[in-house]
Amino acid sequence: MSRSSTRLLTTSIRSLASSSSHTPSPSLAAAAYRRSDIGTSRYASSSVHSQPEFSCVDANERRGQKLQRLAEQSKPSCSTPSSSALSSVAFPCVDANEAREDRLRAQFSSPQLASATDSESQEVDESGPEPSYTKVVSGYQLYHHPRPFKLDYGGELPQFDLAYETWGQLNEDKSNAILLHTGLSASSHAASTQSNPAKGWWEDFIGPNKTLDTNKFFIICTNVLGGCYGSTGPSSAHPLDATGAAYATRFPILSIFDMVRAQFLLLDHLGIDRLYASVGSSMGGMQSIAAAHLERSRVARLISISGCARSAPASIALRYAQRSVLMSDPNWNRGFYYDAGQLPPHTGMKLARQIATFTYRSGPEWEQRFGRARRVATEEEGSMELDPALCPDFLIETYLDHQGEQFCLKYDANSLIYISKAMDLFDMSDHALCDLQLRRTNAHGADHSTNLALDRNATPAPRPRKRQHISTLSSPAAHAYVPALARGMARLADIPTLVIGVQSDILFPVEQQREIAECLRLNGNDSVRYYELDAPHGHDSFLIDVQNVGGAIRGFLESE
Ligand SMILES: CC(=O)SCCNC(=O)CCNC(=O)[C@H](O)C(C)(C)COP(=O)(O)OP(=O)(O)OC[C@H]1O[C@@H](n2cnc3c(N)ncnc32)[C@H](O)[C@@H]1OP(=O)(O)O
Repeated sequence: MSRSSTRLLTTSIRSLASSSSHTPSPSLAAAAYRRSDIGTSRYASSSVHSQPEFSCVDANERRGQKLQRLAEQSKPSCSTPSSSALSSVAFPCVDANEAREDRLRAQFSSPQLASATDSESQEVDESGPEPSYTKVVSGYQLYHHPRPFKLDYGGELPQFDLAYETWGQLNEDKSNAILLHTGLSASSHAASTQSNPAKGWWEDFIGPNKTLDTNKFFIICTNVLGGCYGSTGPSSAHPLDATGAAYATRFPILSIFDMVRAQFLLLDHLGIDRLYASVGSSMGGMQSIAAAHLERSRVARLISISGCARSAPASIALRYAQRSVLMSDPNWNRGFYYDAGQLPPHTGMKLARQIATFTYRSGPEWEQRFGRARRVATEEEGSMELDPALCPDFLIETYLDHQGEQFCLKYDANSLIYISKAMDLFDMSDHALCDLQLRRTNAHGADHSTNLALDRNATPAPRPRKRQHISTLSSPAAHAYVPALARGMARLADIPTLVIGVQSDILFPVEQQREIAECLRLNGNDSVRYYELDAPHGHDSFLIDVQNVGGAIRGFLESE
């Protein structure tokens, strides 16, 4: 059966399901799914395996069918004359994408590959370039949590693994531990280790006499829950599925707080009661704040770099655009692309990464770096100046193309979807925390309610401020959110905090950094340091600017 006809069947079964009752039963949805592109699917039918609904995808499919019918009706009656004037220009970028699809199809047609364990796929990876997210997975330690883990939005993981790496030595009284939180797509591999000598994503910041000085501190970095570099995520085998199939989009919705709770279970396992510091950038900044909120007595210092206390609509929009292009790649297949013979949504991932890269860097940097320069001819193309092309042509285009190409098979698409959604949902406002607490209690009962919302008795009353507070916020809209955010962040009133923002960051703008500092100060926190960098690298400054970002962190860690 062709892909389009199976889609039609899927859609009609789904519409049958929705016409018979308001909410389609999970079993009908599952039946519909089994008839879709998966073919040899290993996904059994049971309520544990119910398929999520994707009304946005359904709508897109209906539009496709309508356009197909219109195209059929408007076909020209005579054939198109052949002439060189009518021939199309070359599209090497489209050819390259098709070649990748073919290469992957050949590689993924082997059932052994799809069912390979980590170590097996490691070997397979050596022989071919993709997918590399299995390849990066090495040299970490694993914390296994064998019991059910309840999640804020009502879901549950029957058990989970957390991949982590450490640097430096834990001192005798276990008081020198720093928990380093990652950005969206990073692994636990923040710096090279003996077991994995490859450079890590914060290589220049971790080591003897570096920002996180391993002569003094014991640094722990995890791959977040929901990730794909060793921790349990959508690409992990669903423990309740006897077929061994991956969770895919049967994975429950996560919150930033869920990720942090999992990290505290790891700290319990390591016997670390109190952190010297919780440090994070980007999504890691959110986690850093969440950690101090959930476990105030266990976090001695807090560092948030280019993070936020609540995701702004503009950031949600930028991540939504990425998820949308990703979910419209037919290979994504509603998240079920892990079976033998199926391809990951590499095209959607590439486009999503191009959008992401736009949000990670800055216009002023690109002006300096690329200007309006266009690519030069390769040797095969000859030495003449190239004509304008529709494929990547300007250097900024070839750069985005390269970034997308590098990333599209390095990271699991479903992890991107789930983790970016967790970022969107993050909100430290008191009413948002109350809502989340209520959801948790409704789903799991009072026994599993955690201290998300403020207990006024257990939260310190704001102290009178020593110095007069002068607001640094420039947008009136931001002021409107500050009271609720400040109330939500009341537990952080006693924690020495460093906030770093970058003026060229469009993803987590400085206004959001000022907001964090402002809320803490409004709560009477007199140990807030705020640095705003005038650096050109935008959001990625935390990965690049060792001198300024690293210098501020080091100064704070060693003086507070
Ligand atoms: C919300 C969150 O997830 S937070 C985290 C978000 N950020 C990321 O994930 C970004 C990840 N990026 C990295 O790790 C980068 O390597 C950084 C930021 C550490 C370093 O950046 P830079 O040193 O400026 O290098 P950058 O990645 O921009 O460019 C270098 C690469 O682009 C290539 N390149 C540069 N210019 C061009 C161009 N015009 N055309 C094509 N390729 C180009 C280089 O050849 C190089 O390729 P390589 O990586 O295959 O060797």
